[in-house]
Amino acid sequence: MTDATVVPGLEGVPATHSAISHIDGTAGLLSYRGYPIAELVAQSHYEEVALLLLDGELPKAKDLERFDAGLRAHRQIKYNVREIMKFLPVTGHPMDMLHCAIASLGMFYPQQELSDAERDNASHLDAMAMRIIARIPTIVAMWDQMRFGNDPIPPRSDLSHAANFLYMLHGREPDPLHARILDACFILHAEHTINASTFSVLVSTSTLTNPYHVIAGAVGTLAGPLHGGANQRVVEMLEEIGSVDNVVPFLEARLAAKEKIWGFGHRVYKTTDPRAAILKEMMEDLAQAGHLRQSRQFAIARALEEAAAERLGSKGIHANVDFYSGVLYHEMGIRSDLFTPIFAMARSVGWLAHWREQLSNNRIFRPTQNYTGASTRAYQPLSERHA
Ligand SMILES: CC(=O)SCCNC(=O)CCNC(=O)[C@H](O)C(C)(C)COP(=O)(O)OP(=O)(O)OC[C@H]1O[C@@H](n2cnc3c(N)ncnc32)[C@H](O)[C@@H]1OP(=O)(O)O
Ligand SMILES: O=C([O-])CC(=O)C(=O)O
Repeated sequence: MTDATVVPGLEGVPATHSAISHIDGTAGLLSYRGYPIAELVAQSHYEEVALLLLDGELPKAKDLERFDAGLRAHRQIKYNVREIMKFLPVTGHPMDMLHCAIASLGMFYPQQELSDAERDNASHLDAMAMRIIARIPTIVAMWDQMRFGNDPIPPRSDLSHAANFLYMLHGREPDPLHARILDACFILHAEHTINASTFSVLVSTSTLTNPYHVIAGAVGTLAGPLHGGANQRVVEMLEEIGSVDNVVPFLEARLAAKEKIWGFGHRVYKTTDPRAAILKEMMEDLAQAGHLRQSRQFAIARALEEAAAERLGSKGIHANVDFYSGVLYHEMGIRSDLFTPIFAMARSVGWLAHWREQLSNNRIFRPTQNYTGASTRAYQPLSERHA
């Protein structure tokens, strides 16, 4: 039998039909449910975008109000989850903690198998999704307090999703500008077609496992440095570069050693990722308004993007979403190992939209392989295996 062609990394292979988001990788365009990302960042807010992604349409006022009230009401997490988190090593990466804590939610908020009727019930699925989206920021902020020996700061229900996260993280009323910027970042990270972590969502959902397993698996996938984990490495790389003067020597040395530049390159975009362009513009605006503390890091990032354009642009390698997000979070005084958990917080919406879409037309994922191992052979007892 002739082998079927294997496409490494499934590049260009459609894995599903989806109506959630669309990328034009040549023109550098991204839209959610038909709405260009820039318009959503300029005119909407994360809670509304979440419902748009989950349900397919911009919500009516009463539906948005109900969803937002639900998010606010479900921010608290059970004491038992906190007890489990106490046993985790404080030196562990917050993405490992998040993976573990989300998986544990399935034990404390048991979600038995969904009946056929529940799988078809949009408001039931929205309510399940809303509870997960509401709790992830609490887990991340709680951990950031606990690992430094502090008591977690309980969530507030009078603040938006973004503002409440900053409040739980820093323990003070959030700067409205920071809350607005974080909200924009949440929108920009909310969804991105069939990326690696979302593909993991499709696969795990297709077995009809519970949504906590689905989201924990996606968190684990996002953590990798080739995916969401790149945003932390970008800032570490900028620190290693240290000055604008060192940008070109660093870049040349790195490329000569065949090492990747974090925050560059993309499977789908062959031009600048539109999200990176929006993040950069936000940084420029902040700099002009005198709001940047660490403009040095931003200056290095800009210089690196320029130098990389000369060396890598002709290969279709440009800045991706992870390139400027970390610089922005750093400006808000957020620790670098929380950058990827923040990505996960925002992306939980996209993951859950795909969870719903997969459930609505499910068939278990079960691809095939081209076998390259030994032909069938007889077992050899240990006593007969000589060196
Ligand atoms: C949210 C996100 O997930 S966005 C992506 C975040 N990840 C990163 O920033 C990590 C750095 N980037 C990368 O590793 C890749 O560009 C990926 C993983 C994003 C895409 O991977 P792929 O589509 O499989 O591209 P692949 O890794 O095969 O690269 C193709 C070519 O471009 C080069 N290339 C790709 N990205 C980079 C980079 N960041 N720096 C230098 N060279 C690069 C590769 O070395 C390869 O060159 P070659 O053809 O001469 O061997
Ligand atoms: O689409 C991808 O492969 C990765 C990405 O940018 C994302 O998940 O936001």
